[in-house]
Amino acid sequence: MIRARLATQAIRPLSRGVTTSAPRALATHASDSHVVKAKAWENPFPNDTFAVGPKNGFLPTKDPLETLPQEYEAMDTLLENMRLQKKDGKPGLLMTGEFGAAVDRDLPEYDISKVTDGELLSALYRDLTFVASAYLLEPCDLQYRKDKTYGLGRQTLPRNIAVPLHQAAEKIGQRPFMEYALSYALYNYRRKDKSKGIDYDNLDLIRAFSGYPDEYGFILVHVAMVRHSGDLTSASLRALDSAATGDRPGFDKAMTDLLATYQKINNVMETMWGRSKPEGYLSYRTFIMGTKNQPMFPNGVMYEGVSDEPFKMRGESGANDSMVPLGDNLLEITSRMPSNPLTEVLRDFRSYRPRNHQEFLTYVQQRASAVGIRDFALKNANSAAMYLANVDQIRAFRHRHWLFTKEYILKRTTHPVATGGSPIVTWLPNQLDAVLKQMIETDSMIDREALKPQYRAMVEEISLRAEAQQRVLTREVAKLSAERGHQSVGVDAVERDGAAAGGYAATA
Ligand code: HEM
Repeated sequence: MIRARLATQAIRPLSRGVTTSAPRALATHASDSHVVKAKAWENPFPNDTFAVGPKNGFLPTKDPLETLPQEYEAMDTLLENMRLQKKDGKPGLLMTGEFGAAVDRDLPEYDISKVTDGELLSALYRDLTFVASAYLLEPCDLQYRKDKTYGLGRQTLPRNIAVPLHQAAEKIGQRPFMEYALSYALYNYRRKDKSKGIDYDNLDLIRAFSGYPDEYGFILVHVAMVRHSGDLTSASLRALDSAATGDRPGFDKAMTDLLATYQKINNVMETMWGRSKPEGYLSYRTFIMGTKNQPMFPNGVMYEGVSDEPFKMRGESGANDSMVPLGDNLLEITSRMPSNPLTEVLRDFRSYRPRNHQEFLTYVQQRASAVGIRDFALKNANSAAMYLANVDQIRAFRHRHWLFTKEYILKRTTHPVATGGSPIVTWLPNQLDAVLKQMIETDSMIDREALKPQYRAMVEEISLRAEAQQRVLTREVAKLSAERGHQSVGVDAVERDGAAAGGYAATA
C-alpha cells in the first residue's frame, strides 16, 4: 500500500544513476527579476519552522519540540536506550551492538502520511534521522572502537525507518537523511529554564548518539553561536538597504554592527576547545558521517519501500550552517571564489539546509550583487576598512576552523574525508585561501592616507596577518597533500575509486 503511494511521488535521479529525494525547490521566489536593487526581503515561507527573521536568525522560530506524542513511545524509548552512554550512566544499545536488532524487533512502521503539524513533522524528521544514522553506522562504530577503521555500514535502511523518514522529509522539503539544522544541531536543543535565554549554560540536548559531555558541548556551542544570528540578518539587510540608497552613514553603522556580531560569534566558537575536547571528537563523529563519497557506503544506501535505486547523501556538517555563507554572499566573497571542483562542493553543501535559509541566502547574494556592496564600500576608505574588518571575521572563522580540523581530526585519524564527504586536506583551505587572497587584494585598494587614525592600525594589522597566514597555509596544504593519499585531496576520489574497483562488497 505504502509502496504504491510512494511510487507516485517524484524521486529525481542524480548523476551516476543514484537517486535522492528532491531537495526543496531552490530559490524559486528569489529570481533575478524579483530581486532588484531596492527589493526588500519578503519571506516566501513565513510559517516554516526555520523562517529566517531578525529575532531568531537561523534558529527555529520556536524552541524545538522536545517530546513526541504517546503514539511514538516505541521510537522515543529506542532513542533513549540507544546512546553509547545512557542518561543513567549505563551502556546503551549502541555500546553493546544491539541497536540494529532492537530496531528490527521494536520499531513499528509509523504511518505519518496524515500528520500536518509542522512542529511535529520537524520533531519526527529529527528523531527518524537519528534512528537512521545510528542504524546505518552502528557496525562502523563497533569496528572503529576495535581497530580504528570503519569497515562497511549497513547498506539497507529497513522500511520501518525508511518509509516514515521519507514521508517526513517530503513533507518538510528536506532530504531523507540527517541534516545539520533540522536534525543534529539546530533542532536538537532545549532550554533548561524556559524563562531564560538561549545561552550555553541554559541549554541541554534532546537527542544524542554518544551522550558523552563532548558531544553535548560540540552541538551546543553551535547553537550558542547561531543564537546571535538574528543580529547578523538585521545588520545585513540594513547594509543592503543603505548601499542601495547611497546612505553612507547608515552603511557604515550596519557594517559596524555586523562586525560586532561576527566578533561575538567567533568568541563563542573559541569556547569549543574547552566545552568539547579534541580527544573526545571521534567517539561520536562516526554517527554523523554521510552516505556520499564515504568508503563505508560505496554504493549508497537502499531505502526499502521507497525506491529501487540507492540514495547517496552528504553527512551532517557545520558546512550547512548559514552564518558564514551569509557573510560570503553579503560581502560578495562567493562570486569571487575560484572556479574549481572544491568550490562546487561548497555550492552543493548549500543545498543541504532549510529551504527558508536557502531563499534568504540567495536573496542576499543576488541583492548584494545588484547593489554592488563591495564597490560601494571601496569608494570610501573608511567604509572599505569596515568592509575589510568584516571579511577578516570570515577569515577568523575559517582559520579557527582549520585549527579545529588539524587538532580534532587530522591528528587523530587518517580517514580521507570529512563527515560531509569533502576531502579533508584541501576543502577547507580552498575557501580560507580564497578569503585571504581577497583580503590582500582589498587592502591594496584602500587609501591609507584617507583613513581615520583608529582604522589605520587596524587595517595594517589585518593585512599583515592575512599575508602571513596565506604563506603558512600554502606550505601546510602542500605537506599534508604529499603525506596523505589522493582521497584526502581530490573531490569525490573515494567514490571514483569505489567505482573503478567495481564497487565494494556490500553487507546487509
Ligand atoms: C570541533 C569543532 C569542529 C570541527 C572538527 C569541524 C570540522 C569541519 C570539517 C572537517 C568541515 C569540512 C566539511 C565536511 O564536513 O565535509 C567543516 C565545515 C564547516 N563547518 Fe565545522 N567543525 C567544527 C566546528 C564548527 C562550528 C562550531 C561551526 C559553527 C557554525 C562550524 C561551521 C562550519 C562551516 C560554516 C563549514 C564550511 C566552511 C567553509 O565554508 O569554508 N564548524 N567543519
